[in-house]
Amino acid sequence: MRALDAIRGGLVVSCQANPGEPMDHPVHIAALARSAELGGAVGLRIDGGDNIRAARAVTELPIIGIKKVTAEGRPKITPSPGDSAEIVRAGASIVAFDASVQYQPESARLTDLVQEIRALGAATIMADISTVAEAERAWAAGVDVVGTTLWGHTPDTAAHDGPGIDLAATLCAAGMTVIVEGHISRPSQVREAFEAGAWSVVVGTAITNPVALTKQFVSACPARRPVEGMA
Ligand SMILES: CC(=O)N[C@H](C=O)[C@@H](O)[C@H](O)[C@H](O)COP(=O)(O)O
Repeated sequence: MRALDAIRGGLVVSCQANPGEPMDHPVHIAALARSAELGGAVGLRIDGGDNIRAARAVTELPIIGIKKVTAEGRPKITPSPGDSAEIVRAGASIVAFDASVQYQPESARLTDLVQEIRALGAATIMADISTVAEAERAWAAGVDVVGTTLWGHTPDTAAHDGPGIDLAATLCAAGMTVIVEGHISRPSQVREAFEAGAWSVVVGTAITNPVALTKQFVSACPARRPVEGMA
């Protein structure tokens, strides 16, 4: 079955760890992947060849593969054909890359990149976008699916919080295949995303980041140890 067909209507769990956090090891990423599968996820989103390979060894679920490359501010997602080659070799079913104007300012280069990823044998290509214009550009370049992954993360959208459900609704109405990804913290938002026309929904932090989850509960306690990133 096509990877996109396999994830239609279901939950994809992003199994990633911030660099240096205790979960940042292929063994733990594989355990998160398998846990997501046991919980009913229809797909996974995983960063880096070693992590993808480790997950592929324990599950046959489709994997949206990315390779994050450190950059100033936020990381670049799969910026080069070499990065795509690594994750295809590791067993990714879908290659996702950053199609923001921030990191892909030239439309011609974006189109070339899509063709280069396709030439590697990647059957399915996902463009991570933050705006309607970026989605239209990526769709015209020939991607199979666009994801709202970068909504709230790019300079153009930094003022926005929460999932990009209105953005997704606009893209779906324009006839694109859309994955809603990013800032989803409640099952009701997953439902809203599907009501907006989403093909599938990706949830990461709210399921697979124990540090972030602990902080949420700790923030409700009267006694707190000082922890980085918490007021
Ligand atoms: C912007 C960026 O680099 N997003 C990354 C993409 O793979 C991940 O860090 C996110 O965890 C993922 O998109 C899921 O989002 P959330 O963790 O909010 O559910």
